[in-house]
Amino acid sequence: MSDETPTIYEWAGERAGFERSLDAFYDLVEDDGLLAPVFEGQVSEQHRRDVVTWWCEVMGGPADYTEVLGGYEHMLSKHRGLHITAEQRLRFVTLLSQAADLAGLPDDPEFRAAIMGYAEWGTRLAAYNSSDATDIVEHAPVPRWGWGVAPPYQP
Ligand code: HEM
Repeated sequence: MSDETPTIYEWAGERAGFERSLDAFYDLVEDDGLLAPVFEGQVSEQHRRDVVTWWCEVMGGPADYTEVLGGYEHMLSKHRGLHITAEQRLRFVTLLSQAADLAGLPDDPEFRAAIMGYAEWGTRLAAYNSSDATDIVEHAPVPRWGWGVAPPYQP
């Protein structure tokens, strides 16, 4: 991959892109019978903002979640004990994909594969971390995701 390859964060339209998409996502969550109860019916502005900050860092943007919001350990503490079911996890991923469309994020296959690959990975970890497993990883850096095998097609 050349040095000119943009980060996923840049390709998404930076913070504004993730804000639009995650706002659309949490609006869908609030109307979803399976997921709304996990968030006690409402997703606060602060939660939306903080999760945007997480996604921006993961996708190659500023490391503000690590530096200001408590990093991996804080995220982990929020999922602990939620007992996320397989059905809830799948719905969460589906709504993330739907929200990316609603928000008009770039729809090239490479970008969508990158963010949905992370969604699949992240939700599986979140579900595991929400269980009663005794080998949950307590400390880790906030992940940094990449394009994998398919960086943007730039002829
Ligand atoms: C890619 C997958 C996921 C990511 C990146 C993610 C990210 C986060 C982050 C960063 C926080 C903490 C926000 C803060 O700083 O306060 C959080 C909290 C939370 N997450 Fe997730 N999460 C994921 C999957 C899930 C799933 C699958 C569920 C449930 C179905 C879930 C439910 C929650 C809830 C209920 C909270 C606490 C909300 C609150 O404090 O108001 N998350 N998530």
